Amino acid sequence: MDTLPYDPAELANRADEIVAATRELSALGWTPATSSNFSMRLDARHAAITVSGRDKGRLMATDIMVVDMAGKAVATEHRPSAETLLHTQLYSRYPDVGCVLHTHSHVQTVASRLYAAQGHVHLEGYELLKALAGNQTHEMAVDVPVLANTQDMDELAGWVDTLLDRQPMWGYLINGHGLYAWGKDMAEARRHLEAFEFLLSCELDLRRLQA
Ligand SMILES: CSCCC(=O)C(=O)COP(=O)(O)O
Ligand SMILES: [Zn+2]
Repeated sequence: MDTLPYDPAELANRADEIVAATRELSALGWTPATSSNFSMRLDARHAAITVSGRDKGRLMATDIMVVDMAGKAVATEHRPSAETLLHTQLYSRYPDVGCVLHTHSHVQTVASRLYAAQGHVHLEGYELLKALAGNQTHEMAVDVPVLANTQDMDELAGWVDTLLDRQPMWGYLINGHGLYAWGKDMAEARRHLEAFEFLLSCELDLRRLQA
């Protein structure tokens, strides 16, 4: 049998991490109806990612597969997440990115619709902005981009690349769809995802209270 082009022990470890995190995020109601996808870097050329269409609340290690940085399945017949390119573009572009998380929470989806016309959600003055890697103070602002939704992943990845060229980013929203967040490892990506969820929820509450 041919040897695998990635380390299977690394895959087993990353798959366990993805499964544990996915189940927790699913329990929060952030992955309805099989939505959402999750990945971790294995090495410079490979990432572990969720198989397309799996129930994220019942995810098992066998629901994690390997793709190369072009998003193609490696040594498996499984079909990778429909949004694989949005993960691999971050691994290709940033060698220090080790984890990409995508969820469809109610808050993320409502915020994406409400702020789509504006093109971003402006977050300013929150202590929790310090949860975003590199930020030392609440006295700053982050504009979370809201991209149009499309089933054309090449097009969507192109828009993301354009934004990444322009500004520091820890995540982005897709209109009527959900949130992408990333980090150097699972802990950092989770921290970013949870910070955005909390801050978006605050912004939605403020909109309601000020109406
Ligand atoms: C039913 S969810 C629609 C697809 C999607 O947005 C998603 O996050 C899950 O797609 P995948 O192919 O990764 O299961
Ligand atoms: Zn999605």
